[in-house]
Amino acid sequence: MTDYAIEIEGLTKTYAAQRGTGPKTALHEVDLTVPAGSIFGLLGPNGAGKSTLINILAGLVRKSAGQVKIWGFDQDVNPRQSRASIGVMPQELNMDPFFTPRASLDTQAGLYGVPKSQRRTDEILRTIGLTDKADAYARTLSGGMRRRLLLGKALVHSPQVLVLDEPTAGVDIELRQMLWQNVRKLNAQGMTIILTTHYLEEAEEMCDEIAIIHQGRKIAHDRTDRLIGQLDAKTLVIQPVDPAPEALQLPDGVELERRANGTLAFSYFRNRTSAEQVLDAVRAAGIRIHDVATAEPHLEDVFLALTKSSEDQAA
Ligand SMILES: Nc1ncnc2c1ncn2[C@@H]1O[C@H](COP(=O)(O)OP(=O)(O)OP(=O)(O)O)[C@@H](O)[C@H]1O
Repeated sequence: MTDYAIEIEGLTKTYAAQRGTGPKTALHEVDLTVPAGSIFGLLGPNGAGKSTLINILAGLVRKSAGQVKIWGFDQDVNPRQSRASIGVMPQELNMDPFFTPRASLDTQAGLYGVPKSQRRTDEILRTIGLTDKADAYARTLSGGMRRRLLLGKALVHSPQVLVLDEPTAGVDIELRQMLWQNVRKLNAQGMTIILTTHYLEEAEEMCDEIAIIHQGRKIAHDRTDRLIGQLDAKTLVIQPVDPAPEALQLPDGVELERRANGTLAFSYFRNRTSAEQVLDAVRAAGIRIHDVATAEPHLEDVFLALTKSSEDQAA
């Protein structure tokens, strides 16, 4: 057992120049550790370098510099063991239309050198809910079933680390729930899960830790709750008894949004202003309070704040 499922140091990838474009550095000296047994989110805007990082982990793209260890195995020193420790569910749905799910899983297990006696084809078919489609041609499977088959293929060699690249992009709610149920179950059995997603709410709900990559650099990495706690922003929503007056004297740095339902949303930073000061200002304006609620920032706010400040620094 290792403390870290993944250890990355100084990882750099520069794609060679292509016709019309110069070389492109997609990852700049990224250091990253993923705790064993965690569900880990890798987030970033389009083109940030997430797929490049995942493809390097999967052994599909060659790094330009740096060190990558998977389950303690250095990719350069123990390529076979490091590859055997990881399973990747890719984004694309390409698959051989004349293969059945059973044949796909068997072939994949063969590619990983899993002996016939140790194959878990039926168990995996059950896990991904494709038992009754086991012998149907892949071309007759729905998009959702194909995705589940891709998950199954990533599991044939019982990897310690499972990587899911945008597993829920464009899938319906039912399939999304099924995928997350599977992910939680595999994680409860001890598998480390790394996922990329564009749905920040999903990352917030699923992930123990999150790293944010922007323009090829890691700009944040922390426990999900701490990452959200980093933002000091707070919103106090007040429902007045009577319609609020136009003029309101507010402490510096407090912003007021008048919402369509008549509520007043005051946004402020806790290190500058207290809730008491906001409430005092409300009472001073003669507003009688019917109800009060507070709202904490979401991952989306953190994400926007961090990617924006990293752009400002780069400018
Ligand atoms: N094979 C390649 N050759 C040249 N440049 C590439 C290649 N693959 C990716 N890039 C470039 O590297 C950068 C990072 O791309 P990457 O696909 O890793 O980002 P991403 O974070 O996965 O984005 P998305 O969320 O859109 O999938 C982009 O600028 C992309 O254009």
